[in-house]
Amino acid sequence: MHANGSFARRLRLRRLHRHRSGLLVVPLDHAIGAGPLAYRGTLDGLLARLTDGGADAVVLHKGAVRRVRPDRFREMSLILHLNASTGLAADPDAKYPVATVAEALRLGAEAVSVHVNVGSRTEDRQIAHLAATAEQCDRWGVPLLAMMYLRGPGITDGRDPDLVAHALIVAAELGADLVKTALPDDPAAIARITAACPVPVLAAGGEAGDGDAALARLEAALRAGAGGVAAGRTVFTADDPGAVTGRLSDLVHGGPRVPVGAR
Ligand SMILES: O=C(CO)COP(=O)(O)O
Ligand SMILES: N[C@@H](CC=O)C(=O)O
Repeated sequence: MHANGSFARRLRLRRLHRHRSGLLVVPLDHAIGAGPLAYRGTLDGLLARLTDGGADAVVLHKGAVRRVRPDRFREMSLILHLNASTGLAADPDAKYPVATVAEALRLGAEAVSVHVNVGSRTEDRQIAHLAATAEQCDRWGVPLLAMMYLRGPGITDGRDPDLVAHALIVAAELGADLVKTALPDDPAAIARITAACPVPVLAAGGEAGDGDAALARLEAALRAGAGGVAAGRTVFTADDPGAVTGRLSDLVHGGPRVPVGAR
């Protein structure tokens, strides 16, 4: 955790790490890119399952915040996502800003996140947006999660260990407190990547539908040095998102959960 950040930033990071261990984040920012998310029931109901399961935080876009009850955030933090693109765009890898740190604070968010496609045609603008966001985060004491992905015309393997390590250090150099990425499968490569990154690395969940295999992969990533998990589709496409969250919580937070009401 940041040793020399402002009091506000350290306070918010401490609240995020409420389990005093790794972080379990559930990103729910997919709809702008891919269309309506496929889960049962309402967004508010899904958040209830996630908080019962032990998630530390969810990532939402600003409009989605209107459809959930503040009660959902008694035991879970809100991370506001600040950029987007649609899969229908001429260049779906070109992320652009859709919200600001000030909006995140007005909405009660604990942290913000920015997605950067390293290797894309508009990498320069996306990295500049990450850097500008880091400046705003410093100003207001807000933790910054950088979602760093290798996507673009020259990228043939988005999980190439050297490329992943490079993308992560870009985020850390510019002031991210946490990074999320798609890690390779090889534990030795994950160990090198996480050792080379000065901030905690959250392992992304990846494609929907591989259930137990996804959990085994995420467990291996944690053993190899990941500081937590940021799993979206693995969780919200499951038949029982609360149960998957609970299993992930056991992996990330180490051991069976204490029921929320008993804490
Ligand atoms: O980047 C993502 C969400 O922000 C993708 O997350 P998942 O791969 O876990 O669905
Ligand atoms: N952060 C992701 C959203 C879901 O996949 C992206 O923008 O691609």
